[in-house]
Amino acid sequence: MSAEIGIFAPKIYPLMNKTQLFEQIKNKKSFLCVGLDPVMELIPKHLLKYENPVLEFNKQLIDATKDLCVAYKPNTAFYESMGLKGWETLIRTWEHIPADIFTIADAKRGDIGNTSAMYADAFFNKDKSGMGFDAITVAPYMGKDSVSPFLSYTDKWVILLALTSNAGHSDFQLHQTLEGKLYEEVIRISSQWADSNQLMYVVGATRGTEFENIRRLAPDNFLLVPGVGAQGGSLAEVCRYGLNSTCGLLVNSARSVIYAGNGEDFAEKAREEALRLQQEMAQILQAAGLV
Ligand SMILES: O=C(O)c1cc(=O)[nH]c(=O)n1[C@@H]1O[C@H](COP(=O)(O)O)[C@@H](O)[C@H]1O
Repeated sequence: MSAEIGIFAPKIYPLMNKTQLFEQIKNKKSFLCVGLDPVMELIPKHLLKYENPVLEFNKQLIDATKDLCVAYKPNTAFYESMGLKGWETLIRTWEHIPADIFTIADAKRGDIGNTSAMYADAFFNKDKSGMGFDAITVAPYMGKDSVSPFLSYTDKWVILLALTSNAGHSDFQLHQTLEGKLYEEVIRISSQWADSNQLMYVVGATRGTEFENIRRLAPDNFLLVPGVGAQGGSLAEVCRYGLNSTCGLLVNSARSVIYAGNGEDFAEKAREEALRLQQEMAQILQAAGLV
């Protein structure tokens, strides 16, 4: 750890491979990923007395939900928008997440090789940057050499955008190529770069009907599924085709959990919403014979 980041407590991080992730899912009967996307204007007013209100918000959310979820996903935009303080908040938030919980830097990076290598260091190399996330979201558009530097961290995960939850997904991702839709090509080609022990795909919960097709192309990969909650995706629909023998799903919800309340009891309200999701997940896992 460098002198500049020496103020942050050292953290011993175990590897989080596929087996360990599935163990966590079975132990907690949950495949919930809580999205930590804080906006200063939306956090409860009583937190404004703290030196770093956003960090306090995140810490209380983590403390209130950590037994109910298996992953946290801070979207880096929410931190980068706060400048220097935001970057520090991201590092301190990552530090506060218990070591046995999977951490995803939702940064959606990807560039020419030597630049991607710097992005990989920024989110994976805690001795250099202060952050040692387990996974990062990556855009596939620039191809293999833009993704390889992330994969060269062989104990970390790349989560490649495949079929996103937003309306604009149809602008490019559904385009017909000679081999099929563009997102199908992304999965088919990228699955030659790494296997399901290092590669996950983002598939929006709002794309429920496509999960059968996606599982044909990526039977063994974990899928990061955002869009349950504020974006209206259905957990039941996602699970109908999305579940595989190691669960294979990390379902993310941010706003519906972190803003479930906005008073002094915001963390309890967040816990109630996380618990509701976890209980639904437990039933789904039981029905599938996975727990
Ligand atoms: O990569 C992502 O996580 C992502 C991909 C996608 O297709 N759709 C999507 O909403 N996301 C992210 O997932 C989170 C969704 O947040 P909520 O809609 O508040 O639950 C945000 O951080 C989004 O940036």
